[in-house]
Amino acid sequence: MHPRDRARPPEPAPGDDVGGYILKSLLGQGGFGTVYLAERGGQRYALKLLPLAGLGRWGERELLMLARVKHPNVVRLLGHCHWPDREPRFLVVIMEYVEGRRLDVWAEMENPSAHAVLGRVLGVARALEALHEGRALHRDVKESNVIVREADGEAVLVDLGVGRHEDMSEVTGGSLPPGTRAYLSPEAWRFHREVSGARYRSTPADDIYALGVVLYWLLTGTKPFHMVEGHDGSMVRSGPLVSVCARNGRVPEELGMLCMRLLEEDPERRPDAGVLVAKLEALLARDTPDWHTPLCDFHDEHNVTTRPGADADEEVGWLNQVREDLPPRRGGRWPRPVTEEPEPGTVSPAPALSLPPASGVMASTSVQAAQAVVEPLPASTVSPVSRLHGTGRSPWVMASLGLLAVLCAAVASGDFGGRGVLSFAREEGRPVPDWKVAQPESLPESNGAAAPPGAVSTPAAVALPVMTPKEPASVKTQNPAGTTQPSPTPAGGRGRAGRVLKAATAACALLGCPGAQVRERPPPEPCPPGAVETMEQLDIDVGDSLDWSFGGGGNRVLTVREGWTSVEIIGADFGDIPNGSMASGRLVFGDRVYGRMTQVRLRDTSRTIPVCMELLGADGKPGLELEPGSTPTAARVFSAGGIRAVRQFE
Ligand SMILES: Nc1ncnc2c1ncn2[C@@H]1O[C@H](COP(=O)(O)OP(=O)(O)OP(=O)(O)O)[C@@H](O)[C@H]1O
Repeated sequence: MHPRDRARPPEPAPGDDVGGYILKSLLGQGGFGTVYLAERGGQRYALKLLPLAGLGRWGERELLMLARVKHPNVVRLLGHCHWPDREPRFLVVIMEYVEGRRLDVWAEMENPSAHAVLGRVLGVARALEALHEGRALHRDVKESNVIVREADGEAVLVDLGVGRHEDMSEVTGGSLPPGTRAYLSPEAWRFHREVSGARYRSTPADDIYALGVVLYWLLTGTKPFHMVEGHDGSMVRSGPLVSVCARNGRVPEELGMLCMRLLEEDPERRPDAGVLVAKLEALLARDTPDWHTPLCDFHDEHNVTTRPGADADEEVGWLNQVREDLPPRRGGRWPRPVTEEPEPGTVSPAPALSLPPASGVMASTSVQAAQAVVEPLPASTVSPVSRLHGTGRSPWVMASLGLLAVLCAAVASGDFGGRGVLSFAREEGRPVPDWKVAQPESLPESNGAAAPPGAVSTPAAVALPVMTPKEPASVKTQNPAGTTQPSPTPAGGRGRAGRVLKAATAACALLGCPGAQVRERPPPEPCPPGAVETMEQLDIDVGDSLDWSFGGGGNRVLTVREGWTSVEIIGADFGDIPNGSMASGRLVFGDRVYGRMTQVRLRDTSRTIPVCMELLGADGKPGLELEPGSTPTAARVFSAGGIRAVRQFE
């Protein structure tokens, strides 16, 4: 069984102690594992937790791959361990934390120029050059596996989980290599169609082709092809390859042509990574204005164009018509200052699609059209800086969040959390400045597996925002087997945790936190049957994300109610789901407003398919942040954010 298809054990939560590292927040979730930001001794790390059940040799391969390569454009491995100590359920891969944004998020937010794109792609090409020189392949090059480091803008390649070194035996069955369909080379697809009973052997040209797909998307906002089912049931390309410059006239011709070379049908005609690096370096010297112009138009109030309409189908048709001729658009949709004054009492329903709920899914839910009162964000609460950076808030909200963050940090790092029971991080100092792959070496060993017998980690998983002074606090403790259970001691009672909690609650009251914030996070729910498989067929992996909008344009805070709603998928195609398709599902109130989208109506065919996608707030976390003025029955939320494919609603 492929690790992506395994049932997952319960995962630890932020605040938990995983081998001496205190989990701080979720960084990403993929088909293989979950990546957390963690802290230890004041340093930050990225911990990837891979469930051991069914992992087979995949985990070992990821460690071996990471251990072999030392390069500033490849994430560094620092160590590994099994966790919990007793009855381990996870392989924990400890990596340097690359602070930054995924390449797709970076491109969507920055609306980069050709020159800026070149710089990022050069980093990935250098990483591939190092891997290929070391006789290794990445095999899953895609935007979400590249992080643009905030500190220096360098692109860093992550996730070597399905990589392969020449010396390693193949662990996948089937005639398709692992990786993501939209990035697979034509020769891999050909092999899949024409050869049965044999395994495809990837080559460096496959990685180069995948980088070509990434570059094509960076330059044009679309993928070169979609794979669709052909007459004979095999997967074929959706149409001919349109040249980069025909798709986007702003791309300098030399760069467009280079991109087309990476996508050559014949692998022999693609440059190898070394040649590619040299070509990209040469192009960096180009300094004419066309290299420094943003590649796409910026979003503005007039090009996110949902209008309320009584007839849903009419609206979808109208949207499609409007969108057909639009050039690709990028740049944050929410940083622009609002200029219009709100019309007092303006009432406008949220996008008026009233699709029925997926049959058999969440049947117990009361289905109620989410009404939305559209209110432009008061100018004072809008910063011209993107909200995704977390800065588009009023000083009051920032102050309250800041104070809460400090208090959370105080709780999470208190004496009762984070005992360093294991010490296995192999500190390696700064990245080696050359781009060579290190000699193969043995797996980095846990050098401190000397946990005191019976050591118990005592995480401080205190969910501050969901507490009221009267509520029993949900402090979790962990037994030696690592399972979490409610503490018999209310957190609001004795000790430092209780004092900090009370202080936080008081601060919350003082700062006027919205009432709805005292609600709990809703319980997990399964995906609709067949949703994950359907998404995979549409080239959407668990963890992939894009943008959504309630529509209406400009900066908006909407007042929404619990129940059924629809949002528009915007910015680009989501796998094979066309840009502008409508996702529908339920809004569930909790400490945030959780959007659990269970179906999508495809823009091009109007077919409705099951999906499992959660709405992310402007901070990239699940659920929409509550804006001031929210009440338990009517939440005020921002009108756009991210939408992410999930395996279940956590
Ligand atoms: N070292 C790191 N520093 C910061 N963020 C990271 C790091 N490693 C991974 N991430 C984030 O976590 C996400 C998931 O990581 P990764 O791709 O390794 O998991 P995965 O389970 O193998 O995913 P997939 O199924 O997509 O291959 C990445 O897209 C990235 O955003």
